[in-house]
Amino acid sequence: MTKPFGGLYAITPDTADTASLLARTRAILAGGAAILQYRNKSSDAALRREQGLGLLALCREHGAIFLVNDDVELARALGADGVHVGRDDAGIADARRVLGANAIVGASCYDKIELAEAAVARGASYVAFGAVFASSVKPEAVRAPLSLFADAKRLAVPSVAIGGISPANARQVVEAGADAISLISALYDAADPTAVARELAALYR
Ligand SMILES: Cc1ncc(COP(=O)(O)OP(=O)(O)O)c(N)n1
Ligand SMILES: Cc1nc(C(=O)O)sc1CCOP(=O)(O)O
Ligand SMILES: [Mg+2]
Repeated sequence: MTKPFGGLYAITPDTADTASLLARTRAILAGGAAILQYRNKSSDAALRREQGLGLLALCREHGAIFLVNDDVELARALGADGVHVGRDDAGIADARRVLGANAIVGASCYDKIELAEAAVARGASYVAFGAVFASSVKPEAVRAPLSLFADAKRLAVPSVAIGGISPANARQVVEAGADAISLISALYDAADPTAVARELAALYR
């Protein structure tokens, strides 16, 4: 990993409204998000490429890490910093083969430290646990205990928390030991995304 990895990690909502997506992302990056993941499960390839290019440019402007969810080939085509993969996606080693040794390859580990150990052995750059709280984006997600973040301190890579995180509960996730907190709704649905991002990013300062 070239840059230190951690802090506020924003994930985009699934939307076809590119102008609004870019405006809200700009506001979140201005508030101090260190990492952005482009996650869009429903748009066609052309729109995903257009949105990805816009988001990549914003990340470069703000010095943020830019990752793509699921789609290794899009990450490669855009020149993203890396990809995030889960159990239904490309394998970690395959993603790294396509994106190169320096790419960031994040892995979903749900509620299992054993999955994280296996992901690290396969070359993951970070491991994500969730859902730490109930998530309206993924209501069916398994719940992950906050004790995982203390367990994950023995791993050689940073840990990321996901699922239902908001300004009301983020401090306990950070205090549990998560190296990054990742959020969709609490950032993208906020009336003032910059203010919310600033408050959350400050938990890591
Ligand atoms: C940081 C982070 N953690 C977990 C996920 C979930 O990945 P996955 O299980 O592959 O589910 P989808 O996001 O693809 O629906 C994530 N995207 N980011
Ligand atoms: C994409 C995703 N993955 C999860 C997991 O637990 O693996 S929870 C989730 C949604 C996160 O959105 P919000 O911050 O709005 O809850
Ligand atoms: Mg996935």
